[in-house]
Amino acid sequence: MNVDQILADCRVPVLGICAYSGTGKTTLLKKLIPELNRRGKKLAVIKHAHHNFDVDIPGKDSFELRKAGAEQMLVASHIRRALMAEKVTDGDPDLKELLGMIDQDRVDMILVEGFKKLPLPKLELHRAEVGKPFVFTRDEAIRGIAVDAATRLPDDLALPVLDINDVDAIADFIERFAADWKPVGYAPLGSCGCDDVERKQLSVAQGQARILAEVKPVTATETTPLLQAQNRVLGANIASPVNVPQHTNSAMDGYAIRNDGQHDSFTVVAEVLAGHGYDGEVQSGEAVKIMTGAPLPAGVDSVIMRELATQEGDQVRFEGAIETGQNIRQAGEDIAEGATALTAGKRIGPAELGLLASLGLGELPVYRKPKVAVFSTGDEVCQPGEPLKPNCIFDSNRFTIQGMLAKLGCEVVDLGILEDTEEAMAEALQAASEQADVVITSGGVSVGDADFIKPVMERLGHIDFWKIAMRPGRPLAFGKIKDTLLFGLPGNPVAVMVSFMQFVQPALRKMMGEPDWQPQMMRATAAEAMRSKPGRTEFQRGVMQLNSLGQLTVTTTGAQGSGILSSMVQGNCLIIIEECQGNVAAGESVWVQPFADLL
Ligand SMILES: Nc1nc2c(c(=O)[nH]1)N[C@H]1C(S)=C(S)[C@@H](COP(=O)(O)OP(=O)(O)OC[C@H]3O[C@@H](n4cnc5c(N)ncnc54)[C@H](O)[C@@H]3O)O[C@H]1N2
Ligand code: MOO
Repeated sequence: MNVDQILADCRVPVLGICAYSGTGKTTLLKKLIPELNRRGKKLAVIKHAHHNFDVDIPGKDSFELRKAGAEQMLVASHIRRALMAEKVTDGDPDLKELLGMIDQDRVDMILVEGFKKLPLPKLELHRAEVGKPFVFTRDEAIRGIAVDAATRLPDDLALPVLDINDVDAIADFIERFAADWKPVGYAPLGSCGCDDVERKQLSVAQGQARILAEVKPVTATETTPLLQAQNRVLGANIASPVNVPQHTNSAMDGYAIRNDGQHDSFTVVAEVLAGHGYDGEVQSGEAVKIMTGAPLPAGVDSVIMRELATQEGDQVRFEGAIETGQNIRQAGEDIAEGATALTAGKRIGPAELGLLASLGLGELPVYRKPKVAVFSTGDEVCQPGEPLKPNCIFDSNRFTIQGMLAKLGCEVVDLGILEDTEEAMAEALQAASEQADVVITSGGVSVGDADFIKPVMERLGHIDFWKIAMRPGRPLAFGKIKDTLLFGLPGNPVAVMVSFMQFVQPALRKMMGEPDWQPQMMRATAAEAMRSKPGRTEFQRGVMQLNSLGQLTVTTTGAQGSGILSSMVQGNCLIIIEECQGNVAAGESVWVQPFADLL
């Protein structure tokens, strides 16, 4: 696990303190912690112990109950609580898990003692008399070193050097470290970096980055009537031509008054319905009966809801205190005239449609839809609706791909199933690349013999055949014929959909003008054990739901073969098991990517 993965869930700075035993680490920490407390920093400390330690005292109830077999013993008073949990691990305890046990809402930083081998940012402590080598010479994560007077350091040392006896200076260093610290962004699709060089595979994130680097957003826009702009991408910033709401108006059915504290009873002088106004100016002691949404007459500053009013004849009285300004919606409080209501690149959904309608706009500039050509290959692939030939299968990939393209709002050109000959492929690919912005095919990108698609792609354009460290979806072809992007997705039906979600979707969204689009991802608790090989990102199909405790949990849909398309139907999300994560035990957390974006 690399350091970013260890620190991925940390919301407060984490600094290691490393030293050989005898350096006086604890002595220093005993002075440093009160100094940092004095400076307003609340600390958590994690200490690595090498032996079978105990924190409880024989004879105490908690000790006896734990010894009697309680897996977890939580002892708590109104002052302090301590959880003692039995957990035997093969090697060192897992620092990521330990960090997760700290209540990060209650501390400003975490100091970690021990875990010397982890590439965690650290402060090294060194005393010459201990007679041990420096750590910084072999650990690039050392951020500073505190030494005694007898220590000789190299002249050209590029690290901050502190006096190990100067607690103030060390506290300053730690405060600076904390001030400069930034949380690690989450990168569930990144590489764990274990064996990048040997494996000759790309991580999902590397594949995505290479693809995105080749994508040019469309710039041409067209004007479309408002309702037809649904699921299109806005082609220009929209400045509001009006205030929304246009008029300062009442938020309640009730009475509008001037709240000057002069009167207990008010004379009702008029009634204003929504869509109407009151031309006069309301005077002190007067009230206007008003409906929700009706423009506020001149002279009033507060509205009292009808339920608190008692009207007898033309006199009205109110229960309770009146706060000046209550129940009034100010003109322009949602969107002020001239303000940017929506920016170019926004995908228009029902809320955006409503908002644009509230500005009074009848038509909109939107980016041109990208044109995407789709075909299937393979002699075994048959058109649904026609008789199935012996030893063949029906083409499902062209339908999942077109379905996802339609959801994204692309213009689709269906080229059908191509005959598996070199000429047919070449002709179709050439023609497709001339009319489309993107060509997507499925199948034939692995190492099989009967595929002409590879040599044809290589002849007509520039194509790379990648192996992505993921499952499903390992083989992926990506390239260009002139300016047209070409995606060769793997043939297996689930692999097609997963590769589309991870690689084609971000590319198309960038092309459509949605800048910096990011998929929705959430953390969920695995409700069952899940298998995955470290070194590749595993995308399992999952069903996420809230359990009775309100936690987001996820189970797999069962068999995970990359031909089992029903898993995509049963699931509502992809479960992402990160490259380094390996097998997941029930109760551990995983990332989930809901299908909602696309499926
Ligand atoms: N020796 C190796 N064999 C395979 C490897 C490998 O690395 N070495 N990778 C496996 C993986 S992973 C995948 S995924 C597939 C991808 O292979 P291709 O992209 O070459 O796809 P095909 O061999 O043409 O087909 C695979 C599978 O998908 C079915 N298929 C193809 N098109 C459609 C379609 N339009 N609709 C429905 N199903 C389709 C096809 O019948 C095959 O069953 O390769 C593995 N093998
Ligand atoms: O891409 Mo393949 O689907 O991993 O079997």
